[in-house]
Amino acid sequence: MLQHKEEALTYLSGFGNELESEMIPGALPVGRNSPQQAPFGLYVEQLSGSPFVTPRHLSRRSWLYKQMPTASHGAFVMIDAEDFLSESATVAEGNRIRLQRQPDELVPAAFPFGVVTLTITGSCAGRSGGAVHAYAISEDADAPAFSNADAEMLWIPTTSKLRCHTEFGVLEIVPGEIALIPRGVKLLAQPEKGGEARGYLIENYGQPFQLPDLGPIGANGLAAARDFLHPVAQVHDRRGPMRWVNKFAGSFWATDLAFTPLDVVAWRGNYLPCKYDLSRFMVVNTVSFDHADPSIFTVLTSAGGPAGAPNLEIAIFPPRWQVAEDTFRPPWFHRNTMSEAMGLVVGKYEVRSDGFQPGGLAIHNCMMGHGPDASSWVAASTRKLEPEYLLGTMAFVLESALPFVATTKALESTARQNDYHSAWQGFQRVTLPEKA
Ligand SMILES: O=C(O)Cc1cc(O)ccc1O
Ligand SMILES: [Fe+2]
Repeated sequence: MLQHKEEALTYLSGFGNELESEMIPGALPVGRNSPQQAPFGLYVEQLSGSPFVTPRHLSRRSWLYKQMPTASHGAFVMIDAEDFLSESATVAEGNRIRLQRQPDELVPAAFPFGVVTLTITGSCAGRSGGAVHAYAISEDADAPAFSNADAEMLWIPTTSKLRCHTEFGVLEIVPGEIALIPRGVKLLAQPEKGGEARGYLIENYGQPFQLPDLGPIGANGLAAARDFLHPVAQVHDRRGPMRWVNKFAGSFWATDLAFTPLDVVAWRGNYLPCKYDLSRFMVVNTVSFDHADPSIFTVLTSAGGPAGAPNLEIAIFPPRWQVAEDTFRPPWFHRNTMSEAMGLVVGKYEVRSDGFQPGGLAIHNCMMGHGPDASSWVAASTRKLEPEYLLGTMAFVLESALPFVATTKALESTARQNDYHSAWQGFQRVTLPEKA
């Protein structure tokens, strides 16, 4: 089972809610956003996450009350973030690809270093699709603040706690939890003291992730809005200068500030970072027969793919009861018009006997055949079907309307399984009955 250790941090709940928080009582103006003089002389700044005229239910913006305006900075200088990429130099592989674990070549460093991009789908410049990165963040007292103008960031830790001091306050996540940082929100991402934080970082270049519609499931189920937790206002306590790195149009730009940019004393709005404990996901599944489509496991969806398809969608495969009768219970063999990138947080994935460890990545692009490997198929086709609990596992699939293109670093990694196709060897061709 996933360990969930909650520290004494305060959070505000409710996905998409209009929330407010003040570190000092009285810091939020009452009844207006931008009074002639804000409390304590704070600088007032709007952070817009959607175009101004967006329909109300999709409109996202927050008001920040800051010690310094974001605009007050010197020139940015372009820096090299090495393997943190927004474009792949390779063409889309015609083969299924698997990294068995995080790339061995990944060197822990202060974020946004310590990142190796594994695959990119769509286009950063075109605001579609996203990227999957592996991160390994080491402790560094001089770690910079970071913001991402290119993407919303979804953090999925696999090893150790990650502390995100965002402009809106502090979020801490452990394996089994995820954090969502909206486009443009500054943060300092750090491991625990003396630790090293590892996991997946997903960039969403397109429209913000939303909770999926529930259709016939009704008004409740899957990921509940109440379980998404937002931080409370907290100015970062780093004294003295701090570097701020902004990712913009695929490049990294650094500027040195005299003070921390994580200086929001109060905020209100609905454009906010949040975290979610995946064990809170209410699993809905068959209680009769057949393996249901994985859309029942959708946690978050981003609209705006071609021809009505989602742009990106993330589904999880959590611990759950399996009760289907006369059914091949694991995922069937399939080919999908959506492209799939799979990761593993903890344990094993039910249809890959081995070779897929936490931190690894499997890419099954549009229409590429996949499903159970040979030994999983034999086991699941012959086992006695009793109600059973699938324990100690948490995998995810990121689906994209566009193919996932692996990076050179991923393709050349020693963590890559070059004969991944062999997972589906060993099947016997079906012999048909002789014609009468
Ligand atoms: O490929 C995978 O393992 C992910 C997946 C799981 C499932 O239950 C049904 C379809 C699917 O793509
Ligand atoms: Fe699949």
